[in-house]
Formats: sequence, structure tokens, C-alpha cells
Amino acid sequence: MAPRRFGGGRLVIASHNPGKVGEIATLLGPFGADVVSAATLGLPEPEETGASFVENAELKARAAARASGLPALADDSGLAVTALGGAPGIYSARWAGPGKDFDAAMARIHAEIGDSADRSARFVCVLSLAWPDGHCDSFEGKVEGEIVWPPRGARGFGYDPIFVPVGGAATFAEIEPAAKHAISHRADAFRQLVAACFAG
Ligand SMILES: O=P(O)(O)OP(=O)(O)OP(=O)(O)OC[C@H]1O[C@@H](n2cnc3c(O)ncnc32)[C@H](O)[C@@H]1O
Ligand SMILES: [Mg+2]
Repeated sequence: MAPRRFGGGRLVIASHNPGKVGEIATLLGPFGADVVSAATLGLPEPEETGASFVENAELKARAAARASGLPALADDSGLAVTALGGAPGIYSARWAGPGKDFDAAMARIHAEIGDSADRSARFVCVLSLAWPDGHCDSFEGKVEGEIVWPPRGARGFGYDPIFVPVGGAATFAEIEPAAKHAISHRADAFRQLVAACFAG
């Protein structure tokens, strides 16, 4: 099915993660959407029962679109570490536990990599735009990099303090937000979303 175009008006950002909501609102800035977050609308946080980033992004987007009667944009993302067979991957949020303890989650990644020579990793992001009738379009972006230790920087969110993108020296938590938006997994997925669903 052809992607459906968003022609303007209200758009729900179907995420309960303030770091993501902020980044998505910034990326959406130029497109004249009247954005409202799932938290503002009091929408429930669906259980992420999918087996992939795409399944979870579509499940979150469809739930928010149905509940609100508005188009909804969801993001399912995570950090995939090569030496850990792609973990934490879709479990990236769950590794931080209910208390969202990313210091502990980053320490676990560091401990599990151990002295492995391969420190490569990628951030993956699937953005799904769903409509109240169930139509949904999804786009996957990624950024390659490596895991560093100890964590560095106070910007960004989640695993940003231990991720250095390929070709860079600073972590995602040390660079300016605009520099992260130039290369991030979220920006990569967003460019594809815009080309298919916003432009023209
Ligand atoms: O599901 P929603 O409500 O959107 O919020 P969430 O935080 O649970 O989001 P996910 O289920 O997609 O889990 C993604 C995890 O990966 C982390 N993550 C995703 N993108 C990131 C980024 O750009 N920088 C750092 N960590 C990121 C994030 O902190 C989460 O722990
Ligand atoms: Mg989640």
C-alpha cells in the first residue's frame, strides 16, 4: 500500500519518553504539525509485546491513533551491541528497569562486553505513522558507532553517554543537539518519513 500523506493538523507523538518527544518535536518543527504528546492526552502506555522494532513501533502508533482519533507517530528504538549479539536491542528500555536506571543499564553493557575487542554498536529507530483506521507506514533508521567507557556528557538521554558515532570522538551526550540530529538513527528514519509522508 502506498504511504499516506500527512497534510497538516494535529499529530500525536505516541511516546512517553520526554527525551524522544523533545527530539521528535524538533524534527517535526518545519512541517507545521500541531503536535500533542500521548502523555498530555493521558493515553495509556501499551505493553510492547512485539518481536521487532517495527512491530513495537506499529503497536504503539496504532494504539494511540485509535484511542485519540488522530494520526499518531510512534518511535521504537534501541542500542544494538555487536559483541552482545544485538542486545539490548528491543529490550533497551527494559534493561533500565521500572526506575529507568540508565547508569545501571550502561554499566551492564560495559560489564557484558568485558574485554571483547569488538566495541561496535548501532542505534536503531523505527518511526511509525498510524491513522485511526489502522493504516500505518514505518521507516527504519540507524547510526553506527562504538561503545566507550566511562560514560561522558550530560546532554541527550538514555544510552547517549556511552555511544560515539563513527567518525566522531565525542559521545551523543557531549555534542550539541543539532549535531546529534544531523546524524542520528532518529533523524535517518525521519528523513525517510518526510520523503514518503510529508513532502510535496
Ligand atoms: O516506548 P516509548 O514510550 O516511546 O519510550 P521508551 O523509552 O520506552 O522507548 P522504547 O521502548 O523505544 O525504548 C528505547 C530505549 O532505547 C533508548 N534510546 C532510544 N533512542 C535513544 C537515543 O537517541 N539516545 C539514547 N538512548 C536511546 C531509550 O532510552 C530507551 O531506553
Ligand atoms: Mg517503550
